[in-house]
Amino acid sequence: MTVRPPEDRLPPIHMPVSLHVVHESQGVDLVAAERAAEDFLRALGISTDSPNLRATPRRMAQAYADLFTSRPFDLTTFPNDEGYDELVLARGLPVRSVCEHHLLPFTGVAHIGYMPGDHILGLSKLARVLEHFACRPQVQERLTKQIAEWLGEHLNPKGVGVVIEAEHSCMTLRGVQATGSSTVTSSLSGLLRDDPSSRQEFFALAGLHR
Ligand SMILES: Nc1nc2c(ncn2[C@@H]2O[C@H](COP(=O)(O)OP(=O)(O)OP(=O)(O)O)[C@@H](O)[C@H]2O)c(=O)[nH]1
Ligand SMILES: [Zn+2]
Repeated sequence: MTVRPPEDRLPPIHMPVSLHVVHESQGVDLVAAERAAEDFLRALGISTDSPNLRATPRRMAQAYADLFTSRPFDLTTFPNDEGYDELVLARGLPVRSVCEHHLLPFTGVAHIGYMPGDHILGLSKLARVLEHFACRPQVQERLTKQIAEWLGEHLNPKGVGVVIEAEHSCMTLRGVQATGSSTVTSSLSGLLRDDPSSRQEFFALAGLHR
């Protein structure tokens, strides 16, 4: 699933604009996934003969299909008529993704902000961009960077900042079993990277003191 960005940068419009974000579904074959899940469980010595587990392969297939499917959305932007030139920040957005190494979930929060240029973005779109990139096998570093780069490309803002704090169940429930640990990643660009006071304001408003 990849976003096919619009050909051009945002047009100089004076009305709200909705650009449909295209999703290229790679096609989910639930029947094949269910069969594979049954084989997988059997290979692990788990029988699906009991009434309680009979539907488990189907549920597993559906659960992963859900985790790997994001909802299409329109990229709604508005002209920045008032010349708003301070930070816009969505704080504490829930993150739910799956690590690409073990296919185990990682969950946490994201803080996503930008300094507007000629356009402002419909606020909910910050959460939708996050969801779009989270619904695939991921590493946290790439997820963080993809969101920041997407906003930079599509909104042409004066700066972008993304911070994600997440707990990786492959690191807490198994393996090293570092219970209670979380991982923080960030991606900054433009003013939020280069101007110390903007950068500081971003981390302060996000509730992260640097
Ligand atoms: N950089 C990065 N690593 C991740 C992420 N999610 C999981 N990992 C790590 O991916 C690594 C995979 O390493 P491997 O040594 O191949 O796997 P493993 O033998 O299961 O490793 P252990 O978890 O140490 O038992 C582990 O260190 C995980 O903690 C992520 O988002 N970013
Ligand atoms: Zn992992």
